[in-house]
Amino acid sequence: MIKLAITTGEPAGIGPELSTQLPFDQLFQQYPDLHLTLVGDQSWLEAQTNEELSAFSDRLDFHHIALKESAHHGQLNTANAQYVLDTLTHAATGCMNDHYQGMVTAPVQKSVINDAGIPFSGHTEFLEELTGARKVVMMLATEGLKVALVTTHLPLRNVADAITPELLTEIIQVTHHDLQRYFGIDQPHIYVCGLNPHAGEGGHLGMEEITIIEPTLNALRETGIQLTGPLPADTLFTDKYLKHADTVLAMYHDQGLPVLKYKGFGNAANITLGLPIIRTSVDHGTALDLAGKGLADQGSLLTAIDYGYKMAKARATRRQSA
Ligand SMILES: NC(=O)C1=CN([C@@H]2O[C@H](COP(=O)(O)OP(=O)(O)OC[C@H]3O[C@@H](n4cnc5c(N)ncnc54)[C@H](O)[C@@H]3O)[C@@H](O)[C@H]2O)C=CC1
Ligand SMILES: NCC(=O)COP(=O)(O)O
Repeated sequence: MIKLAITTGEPAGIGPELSTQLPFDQLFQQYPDLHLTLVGDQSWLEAQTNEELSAFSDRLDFHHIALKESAHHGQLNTANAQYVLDTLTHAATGCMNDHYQGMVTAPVQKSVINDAGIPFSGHTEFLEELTGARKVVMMLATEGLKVALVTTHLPLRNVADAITPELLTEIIQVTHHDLQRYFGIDQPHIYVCGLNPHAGEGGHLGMEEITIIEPTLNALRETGIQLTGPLPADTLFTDKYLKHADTVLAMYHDQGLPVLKYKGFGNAANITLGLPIIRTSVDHGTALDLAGKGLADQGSLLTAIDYGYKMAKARATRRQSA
């Protein structure tokens, strides 16, 4: 059995309805050995669907964690911030104990967790710390395009200073390793964006390409990793390059993700590479404007489940043949 935990996310957002209104019949036919556990407040979750979920009890269950205060669609409440983190901790520790083979996360509202006085940048950083991972990489994937990021949830003002040879080396090594490990790509070819316009224009529009990015890529090429770049980001995202790229490495969040979302919003998943566990997620946020209205699109959650399931299968196969 491949057991995936779905953390149902911010209770005031669209996560609870997306998780409980999944086409379970179809999912369990498509993945005959899939088991799902919905992690969150069971009463609030059951109230989001008209379907009798107990009909799927051999393949679907709940791990109940009680809300601290009642939830209301579209209304954030700092009292429930710790509840959200508790759902993540349950799923991640369950994965580390092999109770689950992976976790799929519905969106959380980062601001309300911080408003509650708990510093929180995102699942990516939270899970890096919780699992003791050395370095994780945020990668979003849709049909025909994968984009990994060197920096994640960082104010733009701090991005250039964060890009060091050490960070870039670790990010590329993790990306290379996990493209092999989970996606079966023997020799991944990674296309790397520059940081500055025109990749620095020979040093006239910024020096980071010359002082940091090029020497780091050269050193990594010596170790056998296939790298192209740094290329100007505005032309890297064209078919001429993309048809050869197993993934694009962008220097910061809004350099890479708008392109990915333009191509695949609603059919993309966010995958955390470098963790000792499997974690995939939706490509969207809490959409408080849609919560409780039955208008939220299921596509990305289904894509995240698909990636999570296939990654877990790949790992199981690898373990069996080891
Ligand atoms: N994986 C996660 O936990 C993520 C969490 N967030 C968080 O979500 C919160 C809100 O972020 P926003 O930037 O407003 O992004 P958002 O994705 O929540 O909303 C952006 C726009 O997309 C629409 N939208 C989002 N998901 C949709 C769906 N499934 N179907 C149809 N329309 C959908 C919304 O209605 C809105 O118009 C923030 O706190 C952000 O940090 C954002 C991205 C990922
Ligand atoms: N844009 C993706 C995003 O912000 C999700 O972050 P995380 O919560 O998966 O770390």
